[in-house]
Amino acid sequence: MAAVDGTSEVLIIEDDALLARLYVEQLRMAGIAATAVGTAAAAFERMTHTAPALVLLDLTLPDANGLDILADLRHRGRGCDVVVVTAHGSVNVAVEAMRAGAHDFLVKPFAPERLVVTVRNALALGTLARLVDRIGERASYCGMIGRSLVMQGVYRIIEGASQSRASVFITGESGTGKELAAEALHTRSPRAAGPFVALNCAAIPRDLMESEIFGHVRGAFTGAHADREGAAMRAHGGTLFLDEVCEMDLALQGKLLRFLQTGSVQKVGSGTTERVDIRVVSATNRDPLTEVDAGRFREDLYYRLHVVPIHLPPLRERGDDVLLIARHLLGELTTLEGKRFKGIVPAAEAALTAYRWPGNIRQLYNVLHGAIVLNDGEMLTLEMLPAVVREAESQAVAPAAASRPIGPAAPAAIEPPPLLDFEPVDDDDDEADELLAGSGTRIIPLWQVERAAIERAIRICDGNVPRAAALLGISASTIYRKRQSWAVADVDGTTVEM
Ligand SMILES: Nc1ncnc2c1ncn2[C@@H]1O[C@H](COP(=O)(O)OP(=O)(O)OP(=O)(O)O)[C@@H](O)[C@H]1O
Repeated sequence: MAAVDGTSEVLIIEDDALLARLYVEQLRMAGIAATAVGTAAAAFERMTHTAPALVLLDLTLPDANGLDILADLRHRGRGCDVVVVTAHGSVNVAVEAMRAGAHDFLVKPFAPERLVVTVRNALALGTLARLVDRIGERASYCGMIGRSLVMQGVYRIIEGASQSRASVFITGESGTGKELAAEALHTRSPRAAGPFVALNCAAIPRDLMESEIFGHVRGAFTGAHADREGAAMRAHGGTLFLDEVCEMDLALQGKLLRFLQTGSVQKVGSGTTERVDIRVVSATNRDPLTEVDAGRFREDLYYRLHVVPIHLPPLRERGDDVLLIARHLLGELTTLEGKRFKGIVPAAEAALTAYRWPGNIRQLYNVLHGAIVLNDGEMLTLEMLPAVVREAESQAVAPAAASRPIGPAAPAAIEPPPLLDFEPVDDDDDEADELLAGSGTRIIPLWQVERAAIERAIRICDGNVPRAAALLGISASTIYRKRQSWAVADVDGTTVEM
């Protein structure tokens, strides 16, 4: 047999010539290459030369039964996905086709948008599945735990991008592992022996930022007692990771852009430039294009940094990865704390799976850390988890009972102090407590409640912002950023953007 070339084409097998033409047109208008044949024989003939990326298969053809063709496609292992098309009223056949390996089905008549969305989804999933096939399924990669399909895609992109010098832009909610991904890009790259320098653009005061990145010469500003190298210089031969890059001051964004264009660093207060060889990886937990649209992030810089995009999905979209990560962290934290935990009981696993983890893996780490510190035993039980996580389990298992008090079955004696709830520690807390509890019918703006919660956590942690952030399940940089906007609001009396 002649070699079969793979294409990105959709092959439509439809005996109604008018419909076939219509599908081809609708897909082409959406930018998807498609071609149509009217019989199974013609389809197989075509497939001896070219393997389509996807087959759109009408289940009622003149020369063969659609289900037989499906079996034949799978039997011959042509590696393409199949979306079946059935007549109205024969959904059971579609279900049978899905069982036989079809990827999806469409019931006639369907709107053009439905056709395009179904085909696009099937193509995207097929691409991911092929990537997974190529790299083999991994349960972890460079310290990132996760076996889900979405994470296999992330590993694949990191693996590919690590070999190049192209700028990588990582997006994802706080705590999804953006820094870990940046480190993976570095350790898998030919620059691995060089330095990895991380700079959190939100955690450094704006007026010090330029010197942090580019360095300064002695006397450049008050307090500049000696020459100092900036992060760009320290990352020479390695990788510079700019975390929370969207927080960077607009004026400094211009300087960063010039640096990226020229590869030359100019220290604050210096008249000379020095060349450096670095690879830049940036990250943000904001939507960068919204920041561009709002005029807070330079479009030219965005395109300069956004050569290879990587999106880290939130933990709640990674399926069973939450348990893989939880079991891994349980082992790590058990050793760290000198405890005896060996596993997690099914009810606790159900809660960990059902909870939405707004603070993602960082929050999961903190929840488990708290549970391990505060409890003893060999198994982590539901009662050891904070109320907010237990509640998710009860809602998932028995939605009708969701409003009943949480955890009544847990004997009071073994109820641990919930990790996320603290007792007030001093009188300064009165105001915060009142705000957090609400008083009477007064409705308190959400930002004030949030501010009270954050300030209270910082007080309880004796001013230790990173610790307060960890316990709140957010990043320290988020706290610094919010504090900055409160300070502005305090001065000019405005309200705060959430
Ligand atoms: N897939 C993973 N497996 C195991 N641990 C992970 C994974 N992803 C992240 N972590 C851990 O979760 C914590 C948060 O990760 P990281 O700091 O990389 O997140 P981030 O997205 O950069 O957060 P932020 O936006 O707040 O800066 C770290 O302790 C990291 O080691």
